[in-house]
Amino acid sequence: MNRIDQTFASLKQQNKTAMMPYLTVGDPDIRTTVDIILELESAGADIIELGVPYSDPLADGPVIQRASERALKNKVTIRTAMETARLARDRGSQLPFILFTYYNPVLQTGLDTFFEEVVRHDISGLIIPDLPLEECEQIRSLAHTAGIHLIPLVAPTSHERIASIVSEATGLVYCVSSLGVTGERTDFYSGVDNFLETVKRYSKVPIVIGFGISSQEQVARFSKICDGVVVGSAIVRQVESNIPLLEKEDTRQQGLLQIREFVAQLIG
Ligand SMILES: O=P(O)(O)OC[C@@H](O)[C@@H](O)c1c[nH]c2ccccc12
Repeated sequence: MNRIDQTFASLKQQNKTAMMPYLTVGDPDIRTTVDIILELESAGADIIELGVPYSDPLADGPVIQRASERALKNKVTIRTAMETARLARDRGSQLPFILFTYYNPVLQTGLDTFFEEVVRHDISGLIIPDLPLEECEQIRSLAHTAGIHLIPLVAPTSHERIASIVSEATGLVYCVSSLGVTGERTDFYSGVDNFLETVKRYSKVPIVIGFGISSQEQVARFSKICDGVVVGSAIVRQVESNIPLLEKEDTRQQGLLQIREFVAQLIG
């Protein structure tokens, strides 16, 4: 059982939904990302998605694009992202980490080296939104051998492919709430509830939802159907707006507290 499985098993016993923040690693710097991880853990977050900054984040809206640009200025690579997970672990974090990366940085690293690094840095899950279908089998098998979950994304437009995507899933299934790119939303794809019920029907593993979620009401709404809720842009925006506080030692704690309180109120 990997950390993700253990977390969902424990949350199920408590009848709780996982709060899953997404952070762009190295935004505004590695030290702050580690501090934020520990703050969010103590605020009640259950799993952290660590985003590897990328120069061409096709599936990302402006908030995460800006975060990627800031992190790339710090020369954050896929390896630094994994090292960040290790730094948080060394500081006592018990949370499962999901590495979120586009496919190119994985290929650049080399598949065997990449999966060795994933294991060495105690990463529990992997999301690659632009993983080509024909490479899926190979990556899934390498992930399985490494004892980590390759987490599939399923979208409302997946229709008849939902069954095949979901049936292969281990760990969890990531349901994309709406079409388009990441970013806070006031409303979602009209058929989102039916879509989630369909995924739930086919899935043997927990299902989580992401894209657009930015308020406690939205978290509460989707917690009724899903086993976890991912919040990215809204939290990344909190990081962005607190950078002036975070970059000065005497106001750093205040900045971290603002981000923590935002996530704590999402959990409710
Ligand atoms: O930012 P949002 O709208 O809260 O959505 C989560 C999202 O950030 C995170 O899961 C993610 C970041 N980039 C992605 C690209 C594809 C799918 C998912 C993602």
